[in-house]
Amino acid sequence: MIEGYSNLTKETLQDFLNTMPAVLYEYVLFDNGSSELLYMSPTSLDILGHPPEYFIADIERLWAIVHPDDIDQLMAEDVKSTERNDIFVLQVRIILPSGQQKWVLINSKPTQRKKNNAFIWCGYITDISAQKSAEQEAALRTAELQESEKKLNKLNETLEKLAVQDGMTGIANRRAFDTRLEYEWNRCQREKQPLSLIMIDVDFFKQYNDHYGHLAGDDCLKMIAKALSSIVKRETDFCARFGGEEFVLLLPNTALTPAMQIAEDYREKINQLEISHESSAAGSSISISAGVSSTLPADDKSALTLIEKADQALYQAKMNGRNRVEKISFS
Ligand SMILES: Nc1nc2c(ncn2[C@@H]2O[C@H](COP(=O)(O)OP(=O)(O)OP(=O)(O)O)[C@@H](O)[C@H]2O)c(=O)[nH]1
Repeated sequence: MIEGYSNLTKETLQDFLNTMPAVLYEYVLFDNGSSELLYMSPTSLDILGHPPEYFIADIERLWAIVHPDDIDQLMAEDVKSTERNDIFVLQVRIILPSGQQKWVLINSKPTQRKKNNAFIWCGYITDISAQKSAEQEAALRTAELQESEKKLNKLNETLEKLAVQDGMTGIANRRAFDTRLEYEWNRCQREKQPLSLIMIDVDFFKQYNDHYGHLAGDDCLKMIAKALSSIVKRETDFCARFGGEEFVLLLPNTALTPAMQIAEDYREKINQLEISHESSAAGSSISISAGVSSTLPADDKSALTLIEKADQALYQAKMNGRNRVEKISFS
């Protein structure tokens, strides 16, 4: 029976040391820097690949089996815990006689016992390879997940953009315009500000397609969209393709007179592009007609009326000879 431990016999203790999944050891580190392994349990053969006598004969052999990439960290931790005279814990890789690598956890602590005036340390080493490969597997899965999440976010971004962008011209589409119109209508109503809308239509565009071909027609619409969106002045002004050869411009905080001036600027700008249109009855190059409507948004009016009125003004511009701007204000 071992003194102080009821029912613990030497045999029981020996069985523990022979069978437990850990290498138990004690060692002493002398003031002159030399060290000595005093004991190591027989399980070292299974876990470290060498019998205890191999390491007891020369403690340096213990450091020699540590993976070269982990040795510096082991030495640094050893110095730290010796200086603090406190627990040493570290995970390192060791190299087995077969050349295989294994992750182990080293854990040791100073005891109150001494040899030649130096404290004896005791500790244990356990095999943590299974835990490590599970951790590495989990880290790999996490990295893969993060990568797919990144790709998904990018795809969503593209989809979101496509949902509000006109595929051919690259400017905002009708859907984005409808959303913006509702937003600005409500905002201008709250702030008691006028809201104006310019409806733009390319003149004799059917003839352009018939004369130059549908692909040239597409290119022409792209040039017009680029020109219109490039002269949008205020951040809150919003230019979109309304559909077909029609474009729309929303001008919050803008009354009818300045909106008319802006529409004139747009008409001028398109004239200046000088896109040849030989079969146009409105001139020798591409022109636009524009209808402007403006109102002070209120509960008893609707944003749709703003579109309808701009459309009516546009019709007037067409009737009055095209390449011109007409207006309708409604209260
Ligand atoms: N190339 C091309 N043509 C388009 C596109 N969308 C609409 N169009 C054409 O635009 C033409 C519009 O014709 P109309 O509505 O008769 O008007 P218009 O010929 O411009 O005559 P006015 O508006 O009266 O000056 C049609 O021939 C449509 O096919 C497009 O994305 N690309």
